[in-house]
Amino acid sequence: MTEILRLENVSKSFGGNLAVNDVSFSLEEGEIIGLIGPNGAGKTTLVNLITGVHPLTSGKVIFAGEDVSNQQAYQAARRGLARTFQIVQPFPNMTVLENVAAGALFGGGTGSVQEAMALAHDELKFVGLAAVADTPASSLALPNRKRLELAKSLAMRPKFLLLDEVNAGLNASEIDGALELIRKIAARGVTILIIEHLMKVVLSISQRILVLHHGELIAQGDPRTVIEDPQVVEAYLGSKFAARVKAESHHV
Ligand SMILES: Nc1ncnc2c1ncn2[C@@H]1O[C@H](COP(=O)(O)OP(=O)(O)OP(=O)(O)O)[C@@H](O)[C@H]1O
Repeated sequence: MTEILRLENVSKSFGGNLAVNDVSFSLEEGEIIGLIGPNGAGKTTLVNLITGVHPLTSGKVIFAGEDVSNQQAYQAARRGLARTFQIVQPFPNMTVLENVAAGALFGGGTGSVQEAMALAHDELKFVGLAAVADTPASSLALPNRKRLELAKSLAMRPKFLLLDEVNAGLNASEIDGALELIRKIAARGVTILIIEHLMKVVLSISQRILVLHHGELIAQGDPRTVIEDPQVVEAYLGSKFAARVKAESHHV
C-alpha cells in the first residue's frame, strides 16, 4: 500500500476558536475513508485545510510525498486534490459535456479544448450521463447533477477526492447508485474521503472511519471497531442509536 496523504499535528483556530485541534492521520491510495462527527466538529474545516482553502495555524499536510501545507486552492486542484461541494452548482447555460470539459481545462487536467472535450466525454460515460451530454446542465434533476459534479471532479484527474454530503437529498435507490459509482472511482486508484451524516451509508462504504469531536480526532479504525468505541458512542452516536446501527450494519 502506498501512502497518499498524511496530516501531522494539524490545527486551525479562528480567533479563539480551535476548530481543528492537533489532528494526525495517514491515508493510502485507493482507500475509501469516512469522516464523521457532530455538527461543528471541524469536518469541513479539515477538508478546507487539506485543499488549501484555509491556511493551517500549525502542523503539516503531506500529499504524495510533498509538503503542501502552504498551498493555495488552485494548486491543490492541479496536484490532484479534488473536491465536491454540499451544494451542486453547475454552469446552468452550458451543456453537461461543456461543464465537464470546463472542469478538465480549469483543473489543469488537459491542454487543449479538444482534449478536454474527449476527456469529458469519457468521464460522462463513466458516471452514466453519456445520454444527456448535449442537454443543458440546468435540465438535470438532483441525482444527475451530483453525477455531473463527480464527472467534473474526475475530469481533473484527481488522485484524491473529497466528497461532502454527496448523498444528501437522494432516495435509497439513488444512494445505492451513488455508492456503486464511488466504489468504481476508488477502484481506479483514487483515494476517497467522504463526509456523510447517514451512518448506514458511511458504514457500508468506508474501509476506515475517522471521528472528529470538538476539532479532535477521537477515534479511527474499521467501521465496526469505531461504532463500538465508547468515546464515539458518547460524543456522537448515543447508546440507543449505536445499538441500532450495529444491528442494522449486519444487514448492510
Ligand atoms: N471561516 C470561519 N470563520 C470562523 N469560524 C469558523 C469558520 N469556519 C468554521 N468555523 C468554526 O469552526 C468550527 C468547526 O466548523 P466546521 O464547519 O468545520 O464543522 P463541521 O463538522 O463541518 O460541521 P457541519 O457538520 O455542521 O458541517 C465551528 O465552531 C465553526 O463555527
